[in-house]
Formats: sequence, structure tokens, C-alpha cells
Amino acid sequence: MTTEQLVAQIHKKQSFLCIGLDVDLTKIPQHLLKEEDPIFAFNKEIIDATHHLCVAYKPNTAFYEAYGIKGWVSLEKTIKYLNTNYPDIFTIADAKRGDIGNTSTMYAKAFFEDLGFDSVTVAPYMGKDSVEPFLAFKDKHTILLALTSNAGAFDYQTKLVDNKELYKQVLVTSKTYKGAENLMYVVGATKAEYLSEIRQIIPNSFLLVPGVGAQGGNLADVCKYGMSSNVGLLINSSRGIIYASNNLDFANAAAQKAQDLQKQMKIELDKLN
Ligand SMILES: O=c1ccn([C@@H]2O[C@H](COP(=O)(O)O)[C@@H](O)[C@H]2O)c(=O)[nH]1
Repeated sequence: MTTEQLVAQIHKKQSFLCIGLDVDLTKIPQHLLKEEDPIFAFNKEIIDATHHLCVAYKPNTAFYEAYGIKGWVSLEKTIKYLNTNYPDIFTIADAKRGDIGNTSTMYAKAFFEDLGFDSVTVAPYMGKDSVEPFLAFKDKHTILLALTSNAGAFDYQTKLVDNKELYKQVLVTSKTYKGAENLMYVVGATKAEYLSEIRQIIPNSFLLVPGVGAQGGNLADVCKYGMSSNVGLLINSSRGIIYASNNLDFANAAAQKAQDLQKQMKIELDKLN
């Protein structure tokens, strides 16, 4: 999917919500455990109930890898289900990969070609030759970790390197990479106060913003400081939506939570006009 197509979907749905599919078998409704593939059964119901309220889904691969080969099969079924039934949805493999060049190429093939995701999250710390292999794929997006939502973000990301915070070095340097037009960046909703300065460096790049809901980030603050003229935001909520209920009504409860966020997003989008 191109960035222009993503922006068009945001305006059509009046939403820049990304729903995180972080499936933990200890948290899903018990009746689904009788299904042959409980993870996929859960995802399918969540997706069918919420697809009209969001523009993106983000399975975090850790939640699938934790279940071994069965988990990987559930991930594959989930992305195929999305691509077949909801081709206008932007898909994010939250895998936080990155390695020496030939290995990064294999990661990119795995997520873009084999699984068919639109984007993958990548850690920037092995540098240019670890990121550019992902950028070589047409109409696929590489989402670099810039300033993450967790407390440990302050361990390294805000430290000065050549008189500039490391996360700013990541933003400035990555803009020079071949294929940089397909870069997006992760900035935590818990770091909203940094967004004005981030926007001075990358005025129009899309930001994937996790950390609203369970982690305490505030949607209005993210929009106030982080929204660009092309919207430029995908705000993610995982636990706050998918675990709204663990009863039979779980998918409706998830849709209600998603709608609450979508309504707030509509108000923010109206301010752009
Ligand atoms: O800085 C980051 C980068 C990634 N994440 C991931 O996003 C979701 C957040 O889940 P919630 O349940 O909405 O808190 C999860 O997959 C994280 O691994 C992040 O939180 N912060």
C-alpha cells in the first residue's frame, strides 16, 4: 500500500487507529480454546467487528513466536485473512528486526514477500546497511524505532551523541538512506512532549504511536503535537481494545473501545480542515 492510499483510507474512515493483535491465550475467552486455532479464531472475530473503525492492524510477532510453529501458522492465517478480505487495511508486522545486510534482506523477504505485510518495525542501531535492504521493497514501509514508549527509552535514546539526542540522530541520518521515502518511525504516546521537535526534523513522515490506553499515553496530546498536514499518525492500541471483555461478547466490546478512540480521532481530523 502506498502512503497516499493510507492517507485516503484515513480520511474515508475518519480514523487513524491501528489495532494491536497481541494475542495471549491466557487472556482470550475460554470458549475459543476449543477451536482448532484459538489465536486465529480470536483475531478473525476481532477483525470482523472492528475493521470499519481502524485503518491498520499490528500483530506483534512475539505473541505468535511464543507459541512456536502453531503461532507462526496463526500469524500467517491472520495476515492472509486481512489481505484477502480487507485489502484496504494497512498491515504492520511488529517484529523489531534488523541485522547485517544479507540477513536484513531475508527478514524483509519473510515479512513483505512471504507473509505479505505492508510494513515491518526495525531497530535502527546496526545502521544504514541494516535498514536499506528493507527499503529496497516497492510500496513497503520500514518503521524505525525512534523514541519508544517504555521507561528504558531514556537509557540510550535521549542520550547525546555528537551533541544531539540519539533518537534525533536516528531521524536525521535515516532521512539520507536510499528509499527513505518509505520510512516511518515509532514514537511512544508516552513521549508526546517530544513530538514538536520531532516534527521539525520529519514534518510529514508517518509515525506509529503505541502507548495509549494501557501504557497511559494521551491521544489528544499526541495529535496536538504530532499531527501533520497529511495526518501522519497511526495511533496503536492493543490490550485496551482486544481485551475489553473475555466473555462471549468480546468482539462487540472491542468494537466499542475502538469506536471510542475513532470518535476522538474524528474530532482531531475535523481540526485539520
Ligand atoms: O515503543 C514501543 C514500541 C512498540 N510497542 C508495542 O506496541 C504494542 C502496545 O500494546 P498496548 O497493549 O496498547 O500497550 C505492543 O505490541 C508493544 O510491544 C510499544 O508498546 N512501544
